[in-house]
Amino acid sequence: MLVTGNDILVPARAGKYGVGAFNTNNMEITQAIIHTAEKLRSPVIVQMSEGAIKYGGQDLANIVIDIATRATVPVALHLDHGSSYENALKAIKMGFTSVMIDASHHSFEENVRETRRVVEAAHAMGISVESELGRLGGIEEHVVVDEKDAFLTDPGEAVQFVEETGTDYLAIAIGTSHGAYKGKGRPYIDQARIERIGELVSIPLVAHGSSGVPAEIVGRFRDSGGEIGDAAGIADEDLRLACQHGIAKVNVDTDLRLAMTVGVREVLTKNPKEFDPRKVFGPAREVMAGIVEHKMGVLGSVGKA
Ligand SMILES: O=C(COP(=O)(O)O)N(O)CCCOP(=O)(O)O
Ligand SMILES: [Zn+2]
Repeated sequence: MLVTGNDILVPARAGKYGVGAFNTNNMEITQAIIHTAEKLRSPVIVQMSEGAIKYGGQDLANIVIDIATRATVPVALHLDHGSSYENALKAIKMGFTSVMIDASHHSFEENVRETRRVVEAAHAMGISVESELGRLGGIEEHVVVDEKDAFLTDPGEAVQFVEETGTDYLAIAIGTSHGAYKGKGRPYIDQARIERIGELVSIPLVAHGSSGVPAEIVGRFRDSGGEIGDAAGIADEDLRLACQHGIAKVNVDTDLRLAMTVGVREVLTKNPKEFDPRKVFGPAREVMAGIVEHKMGVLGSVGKA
């Protein structure tokens, strides 16, 4: 059933488990996410960035809304990295049940002002809101932050920000970053900072940049002709621990991108004569479903629906 982000994340924070917030850009990704959630009896958040909305528009949103509405587990449709009040309201008009206003690149005061505007408007329509304090590194289309500007979330500021904005959940900068290159070896995640913020702030916390970039998928990506550098993601154990300390929404996009591309590449390299899209995107959907299943197991949301 289609629900708000709060309907999913408030119980997750209280139950000390995480819920995957998986980005979608087409039907197969959406099916892999929601059908796996139903199989595992897990709540789930399907999210579309502004880039995804530009790519798939209301057509894609309607596919998500239709599958989510018919789903037998709670599903929220979330606007990821909304860049303005106007875009947040547009997403709500499109049928989104949760929106992010990402004003983290502005001053603290401006971020509070912009976030509070969205909270007031969204709450008047029964929609829940994510905001961000602190800045991630990493590069994703439309979400590019120069490493040197990346800064981590101050626990005291987080308390003040939540009080002054009324945000429902808060994305915090904890050392993770978007994309496949999160650092050398075992990428850094500031567990002490998460724990401190979790002690002071009772609303659900959000971890962006949480893909694990699993070595198995990276190996298959290379073996099927893909080119990727020294890729590394967040360790499963680090995510488990983060969810014990207040992280309730866990953003995953890169892992699904890699999984889909591996599925497509493997079919096309093994069967050069293949041109039936169902035989190309069907296996890709299966590889993505495996990623979703693994993540839900790591976060502890299996059986929570
Ligand atoms: O936190 C994440 C993804 O983290 P990940 O890269 O570790 O999967 N996100 O919010 C996904 C951002 C995707 O933006 P775009 O569609 O513009 O490229
Ligand atoms: Zn993000």
